[in-house]
Amino acid sequence: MNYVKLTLLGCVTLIAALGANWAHDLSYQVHAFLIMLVSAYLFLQVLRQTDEVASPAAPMDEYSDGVIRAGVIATAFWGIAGFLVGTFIAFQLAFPVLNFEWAQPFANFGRLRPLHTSAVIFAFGGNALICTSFYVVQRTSGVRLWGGKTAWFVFWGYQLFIVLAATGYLLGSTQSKEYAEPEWYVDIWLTIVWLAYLAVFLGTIVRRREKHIYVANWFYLAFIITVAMLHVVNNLSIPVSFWGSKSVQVFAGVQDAMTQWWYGHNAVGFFLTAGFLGMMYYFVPKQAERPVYSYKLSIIHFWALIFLYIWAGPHHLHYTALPDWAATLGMVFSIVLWMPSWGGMINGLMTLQGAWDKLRTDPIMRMFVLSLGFYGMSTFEGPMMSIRAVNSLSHYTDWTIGHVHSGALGWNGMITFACLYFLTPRLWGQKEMHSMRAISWHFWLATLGIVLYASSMWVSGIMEGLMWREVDDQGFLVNAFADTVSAKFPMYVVRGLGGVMFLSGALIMVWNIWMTIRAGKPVTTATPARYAVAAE
Ligand code: HEM
Ligand code: HEM
Ligand SMILES: [Cu+2]
Repeated sequence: MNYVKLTLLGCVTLIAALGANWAHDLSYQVHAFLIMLVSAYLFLQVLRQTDEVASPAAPMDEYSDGVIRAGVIATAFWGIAGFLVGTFIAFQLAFPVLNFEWAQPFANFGRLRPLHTSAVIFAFGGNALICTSFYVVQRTSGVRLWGGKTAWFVFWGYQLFIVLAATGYLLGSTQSKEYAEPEWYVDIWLTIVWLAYLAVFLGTIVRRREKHIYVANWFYLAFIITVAMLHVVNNLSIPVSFWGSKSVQVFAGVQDAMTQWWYGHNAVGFFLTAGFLGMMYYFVPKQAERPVYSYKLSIIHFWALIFLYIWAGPHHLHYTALPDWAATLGMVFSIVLWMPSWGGMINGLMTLQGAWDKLRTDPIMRMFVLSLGFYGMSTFEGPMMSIRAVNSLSHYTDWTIGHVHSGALGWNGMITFACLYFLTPRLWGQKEMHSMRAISWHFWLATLGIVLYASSMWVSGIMEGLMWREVDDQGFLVNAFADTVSAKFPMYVVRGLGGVMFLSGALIMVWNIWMTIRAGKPVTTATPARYAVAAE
């Protein structure tokens, strides 16, 4: 086995070295160099171990939590990075001088924006999903993760993907598809990592000791499988050269646009929604110490959500070259989607039945509830914005940005913070987080930050939408585009301040996590199998 690894790593190192030498563009060159270093390092590691006796395999009756601990730290780390860039680009929009002359072209808004979106969605959200799914699937299946070290491969492979994507944007390589900006070789690497992720998750479910597959796992599984499909289809492209990053899309024109928004919308539906609902179904009942409100509802809204989301993508392409019937189809499915979305919210909220008093005493519970509230709000707003007439006002404006962030900060951000607060003490053997008061501070700072963000963007979005369509009694447009830009200035400053508050809350969380980890130490937890053996 070691020889196979050595041959493989040796080849990769060699090809990467050639790539660094013959590269057609800067981004490819830097990446080839990076890959060369990583594979050369791994080559040496494997070489050093060839003589050693294989270290004893980890006991089968213990959960594999090391990789989850790493995931908790990675989530917090990338969260800060992503919020920081978000806050910075928010101020760039308010004060264009922040596009520093000396930092061109690397740190202009156009390159930092995809850095922000990928950092928050894929690095922060993705690490949160991977580590919570590994935690949940083990606990609800009563077995250790399948595949030995494969879970670590998924973790490190995913971090490498993030670094390649992020540095690629700064160096100017992009295939110009929103949320799918990385170029072909980065896409191929992510496909490999993602299939390994699927194997670990599915392998664990197959090996489970529980008869039932708990509903959280269905949501996680739907997320993993669908994202694999979306990623592969939307990234079908042909590299211009093996030694360069540029590639050409297989689809063209409106077909390409439709493929992109089929992907983009379902990235929201499956990455930012289905996966996060998986979190909700495990952690909310745990924190509330109550069973899920309705198992039947969870089944119905699961299948409805899966079936409906996949058709709603065309609502991103109203009033384009896309045929009207397709946009209408997307609009209708979006409106129907409101129901299963609220089914999920109701199931989460009603789980608190009989435990509502916890809202007073438990700041983590408060975070869960607030995140469900924002989930409900953005899934009401989304269907509304997908109505053609509403979209003719909202499209291209900051209203969309407000919608995005009430979902992203409110729903994804808040539920992730709550999960990190749930996991940290349990994984490092502490009774609770270092400071409960700090969690409360985080809660209020983040909430106020979101409120400032969302409300300023609603005002600015609707204002600019109305200004664009304002005509005088002769039928001439009243406002120049530049008028709307200057009118938005105060709202941009408010949004930036909202970002500062959200970021400050997250920094308090990092301090709190750090203190908790320092006071504790990594613990191993036995699976039910050990108790079963002991009982015999
Ligand atoms: C400190 C917190 C944050 C701030 C200040 C912030 C700020 C921004 C800004 C200024 C933009 C560009 C808007 C424009 O082009 O007009 C943006 C875009 C975006 N952000 Fe954030 N962001 C934050 C957190 C997040 C989080 C946590 C997520 C996701 C989990 C997120 C997801 C997005 C997405 C998807 C876009 C692109 C929206 C679109 O194209 O319609 N952001 N953000
Ligand atoms: C039933 C649920 C939802 C529906 C029907 C919906 C619908 C929409 C619509 C109509 C747009 C505007 C398209 C445009 O004018 O360009 C939009 C944009 C967006 N929504 Fe939602 N939304 C839903 C839920 C959510 C949630 C929960 C999130 C985040 C967690 C989210 C994230 C986004 C993002 C990131 C965009 C911006 C896409 C871009 O870059 O242009 N949506 N959504
Ligand atoms: Cu959509």
